[in-house]
Amino acid sequence: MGQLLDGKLLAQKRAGKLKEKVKDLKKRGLNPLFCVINIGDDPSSQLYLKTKKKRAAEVGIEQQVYQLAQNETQNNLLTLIDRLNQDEKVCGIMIQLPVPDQINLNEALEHISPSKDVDCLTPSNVGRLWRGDHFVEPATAHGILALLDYYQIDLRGQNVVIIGRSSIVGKPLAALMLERDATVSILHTKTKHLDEYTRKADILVSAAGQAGLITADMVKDDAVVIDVGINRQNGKTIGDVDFAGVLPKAKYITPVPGGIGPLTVESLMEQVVALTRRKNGR
Ligand SMILES: Nc1nc(=O)c2c([nH]1)NC[C@@H]1CN(c3ccc(C(=O)N[C@@H](CCC(=O)O)C(=O)O)cc3)C=[N+]21
Repeated sequence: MGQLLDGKLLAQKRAGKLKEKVKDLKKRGLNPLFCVINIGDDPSSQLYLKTKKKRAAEVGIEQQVYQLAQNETQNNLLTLIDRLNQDEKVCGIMIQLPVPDQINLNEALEHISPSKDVDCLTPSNVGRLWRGDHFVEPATAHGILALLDYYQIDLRGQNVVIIGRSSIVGKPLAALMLERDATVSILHTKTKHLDEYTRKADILVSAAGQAGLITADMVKDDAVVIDVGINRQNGKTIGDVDFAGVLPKAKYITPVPGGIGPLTVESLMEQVVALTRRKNGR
């Protein structure tokens, strides 16, 4: 029977420590100010923004949301980014994803100052990540590694299979896990016979965003199963993994909700604090 990897609990513990760090920073007159740019009216984005604001406040971080219209121009977005880059008080900048079609996301991301890039999505920070010196770490990947470390799950030599090649989850997670000496495969929508890979996985990470994708027959006995999927079904949030089916087979498994989600938000706050310290040479 699988043991739960309790992301929510770890997020709370880490938040407690982070709160102390923020207190320390504030004593020295350093105030971590986190700016989120949200473009348009995606309903799940609104929800995430609320969650983030609450978590930020709990650890003493101020989060400002810059709400732009659904039909906002690229130019106005770039102007806003420039302004936040230049503002001494701003420690971290993040563009909430997804963005509307008229927005050129890569161009916008390239505009963010790497020293304020909370999500680790600017080209230089992505390059640093793959080179192994981390200015900042992408929140979800950072959270997953923190969870594996907490439960003393070693990555060295392990077969890791990641489903999903997004720039916010799959790719950066592969970089961080490679560095921990895992053997990493990235699977995606065009992969033939997913199960031929997943059945060999010591650690299986699903970030596909497809409910019910991972069934028990695809999972090796005693595998570690990390569910990064967030899918809405009948008003409930569920992951990519058929939890009830996979639980008896896995050694460890993350629930949804209460797994990687809360850790992602907490890690994001850790990145804001890291950028605030570095900005001030500490
Ligand atoms: N630039 C950018 N960076 C991101 O990291 C980013 C983003 N854009 N856009 C959207 C996704 C999604 N995401 C989540 C954060 C927290 C929960 C979370 O807290 N989930 C809770 C609650 C779930 C529920 O009950 O609905 C849980 O899993 O327990 C989920 C998903 C960050 N994202």
